[in-house]
Amino acid sequence: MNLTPGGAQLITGITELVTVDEELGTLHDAAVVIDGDRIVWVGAAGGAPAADTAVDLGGRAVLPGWVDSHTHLVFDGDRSGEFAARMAGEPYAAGGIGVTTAATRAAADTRLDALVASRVREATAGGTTYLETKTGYGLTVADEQRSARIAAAHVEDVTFLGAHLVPAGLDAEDYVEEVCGPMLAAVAPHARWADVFCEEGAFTAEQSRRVLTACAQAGLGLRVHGNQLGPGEGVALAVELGAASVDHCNHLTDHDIDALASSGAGSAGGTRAGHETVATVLPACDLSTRAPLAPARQLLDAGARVAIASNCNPGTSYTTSMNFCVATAVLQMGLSIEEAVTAATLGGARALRRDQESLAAGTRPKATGDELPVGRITPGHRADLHVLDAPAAIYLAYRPGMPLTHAVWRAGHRLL
Ligand SMILES: N=CN[C@@H](CCC(=O)O)C(=O)O
Ligand SMILES: [Zn+2]
Repeated sequence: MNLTPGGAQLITGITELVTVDEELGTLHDAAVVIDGDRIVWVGAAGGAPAADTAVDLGGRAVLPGWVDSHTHLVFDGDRSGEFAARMAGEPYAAGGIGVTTAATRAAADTRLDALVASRVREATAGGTTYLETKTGYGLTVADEQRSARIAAAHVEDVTFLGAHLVPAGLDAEDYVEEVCGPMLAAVAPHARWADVFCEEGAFTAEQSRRVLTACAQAGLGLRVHGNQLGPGEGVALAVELGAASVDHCNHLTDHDIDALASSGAGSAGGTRAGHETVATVLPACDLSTRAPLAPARQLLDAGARVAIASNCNPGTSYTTSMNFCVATAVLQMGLSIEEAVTAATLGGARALRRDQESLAAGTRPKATGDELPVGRITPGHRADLHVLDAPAAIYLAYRPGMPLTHAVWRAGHRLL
């Protein structure tokens, strides 16, 4: 094997290596070799090639870094009072978005930038190596553009969520026109994705369709907040428009589940992989809003692709902890640890079309052609590793709430 002189790292002392690669599976007493920013070798420790530097992890589990495909990190303000009221029995309502919007508009650029940076650091410290984040707390042309610009300085995938809430005092139809026109034009250069909150109290299916169609025409990939607060048309719309993901999915009919399970079928090339609409479940949000848990077990059993994400935001899910989300998926949603880890790594990568299959299928919006795939530990993938202070991944659920992230590599650099 030809390794770059000075650039290769050999990592040993791995009791369990969860590759999330169908062929490699989970290995024991394993090693990984990184060259520069990518993984170049994975296998039994005894057969590992020599490298310039060696790290012995001393008997720990290694997983792909978490791919958190749904966050709202660009915000200021506090909604702990709203949370406390909810714990006392108040239902969640979309109107709280307006409270965060007022605080976010009032924040200086430098403050907002520092807040996003600190949330990204917090996520990294919890094993997250790839993040999506959204606008949606600006809701004017200038404030949405500012949010997208700040987000783009910190994460690789930025989503335009101008259609998060109709700002108080504005007519919904006029606002949708603004989102589809000047707001989209101002934000699109900074964003890869567009999203819409398709829900009673936010945007109707017809308004959502208009927004998503305009955004697709501007070259953005599509995502939908759907079926969070009640049954609705979000899932059907997402599948119909070929969205990469529909997120929340708390209230699904059998028809919604079937639509997700067969989404992407019939794509050119005859493979669904990289064309599906992923069902992204948000376990921390479900707990924090006392919502019925999204039916992740049923979705997987039906053949749908599932992602797990944090949905970090001040209203419904104020955590960046993917460890917590994965533990909850195992403890409460009935997923095995392998299923939960896959959903929080490869599932997230597929939901952002940054996995190997989507890159090969050409379905990633605004792809540059030089992006390495993420979500698995296998040669050719970006060297994004999450080392647990535990011998096996099951400890994430077995020891819930414990600080189990021991080390993190992103693109070959050890960050922790
Ligand atoms: N549901 C819509 N948007 C966010 C919550 C926004 C808020 O309440 O601030 C979510 O994904 O849960
Ligand atoms: Zn969200």
